[in-house]
Amino acid sequence: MGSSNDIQADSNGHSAEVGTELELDVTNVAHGGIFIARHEGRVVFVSDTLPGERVRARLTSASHKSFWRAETVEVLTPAPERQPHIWAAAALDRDPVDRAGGAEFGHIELGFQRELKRQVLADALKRMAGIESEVMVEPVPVGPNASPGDAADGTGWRTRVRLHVDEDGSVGPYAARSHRVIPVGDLPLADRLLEAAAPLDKMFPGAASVDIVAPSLGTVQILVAEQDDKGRRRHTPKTLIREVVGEREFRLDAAGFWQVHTSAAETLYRAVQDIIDADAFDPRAANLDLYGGVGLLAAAVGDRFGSTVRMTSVESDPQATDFAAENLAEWVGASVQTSRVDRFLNALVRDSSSAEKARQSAATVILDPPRSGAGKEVIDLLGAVEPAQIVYVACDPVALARDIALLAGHGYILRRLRAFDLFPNTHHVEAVALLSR
Ligand SMILES: C[S@@+](CC[C@H](N)C(=O)[O-])C[C@H]1O[C@@H](n2cnc3c(N)ncnc32)[C@H](O)[C@@H]1O
Repeated sequence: MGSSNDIQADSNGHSAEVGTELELDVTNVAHGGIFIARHEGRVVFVSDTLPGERVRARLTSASHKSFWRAETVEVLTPAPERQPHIWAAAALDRDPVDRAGGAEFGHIELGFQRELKRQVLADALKRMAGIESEVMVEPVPVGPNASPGDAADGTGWRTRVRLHVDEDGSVGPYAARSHRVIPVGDLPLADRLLEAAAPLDKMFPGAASVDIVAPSLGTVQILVAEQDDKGRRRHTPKTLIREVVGEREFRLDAAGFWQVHTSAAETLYRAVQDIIDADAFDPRAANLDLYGGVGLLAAAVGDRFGSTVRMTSVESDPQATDFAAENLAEWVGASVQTSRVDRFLNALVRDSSSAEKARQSAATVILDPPRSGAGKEVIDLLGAVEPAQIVYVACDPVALARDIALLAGHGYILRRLRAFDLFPNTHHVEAVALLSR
């Protein structure tokens, strides 16, 4: 018997208990790697399936009035795009509580995964911003360490993997939708050098996590994070690594942010260079690289428009801004600021002279926020800065669509949009958008 929270009765007297099995027809994809079915009119979000399937699914949550959640137990009628899961540890023949997380589209043919990601992005833009988009999700190449077949099945691309640590010290990914550590024998999404170096059979008693990082130059790094006395992850000691993009080398801490797919940094560097409207670009304007990390996208702008271009890269992690200062050192017009973006923009809006305001309104702003997006406060501040163009690099389609709708309130129109499959076999998708007035 579930707890009282687990049982829900609606106004029609329909009720359900967690653990109940239902037969469901799956009709659509939703954001977040789950799919939509209906049971007696109520939406049920189902995992491990795809549109066009009939499945037997077990309810995992029935406490919400308007929707329930379920996980697939058995596929009764498979969709034509279903394939054997690329990772045995995440496959349907495992009990749902023992299925490894992080590859929630691995049972779907790669081309159709991209179609589903396109639908999620197009649907979010339509629903949240009223925009009809014909965006495609473009494939990207895998890196030099890939095995034959990796490009075809979307494996061998992940250059950063975090393994979690169980109470007894054994390591593994979390199970899907839980914090249960699952021991695994392989990591098919990982870069092949990373996978070979991963200490999957070693014990790390007392550790909080084990990060494995495969930089494009040098050897694979294994970073063991200890726990503090409250069980929180401690920072790992600084470990310098180097990443190469085109002709450029970036220095950074192995534990710091870097784009994850073997081709992601190069793809975004080129996409940002390509999408900027050169006619609207003013090298003397107060150009900004917001959420700048170690300077990847600022460098993309400098390398396209020349080293005298004025640009400030803003990032909250002081270690990342130290590296950004080094990485952009030969670029005379570049500067870096350690600050939260909202605080930086607040000061800009409050303190700028009228001459500086004119330089801001001629600016190109690169915006590459974390998964939650820029949000209303930052978008409203940007609206007050009134830059000439905004290049928005987004790893969450719904946050992007919300922020595009907010920017529309400040007169910005979506001019171009590209999307890239930088996370094959997961539901994630990266997009690069150009907005101007
Ligand atoms: C998606 S990453 C992009 C980094 C960089 N543009 C790149 O491509 O390598 C987002 C970055 O924003 C930083 N960040 C997160 N929240 C922030 C905030 N409120 N203000 C400034 N930076 C922030 C993170 O530390 C991270 O480096």
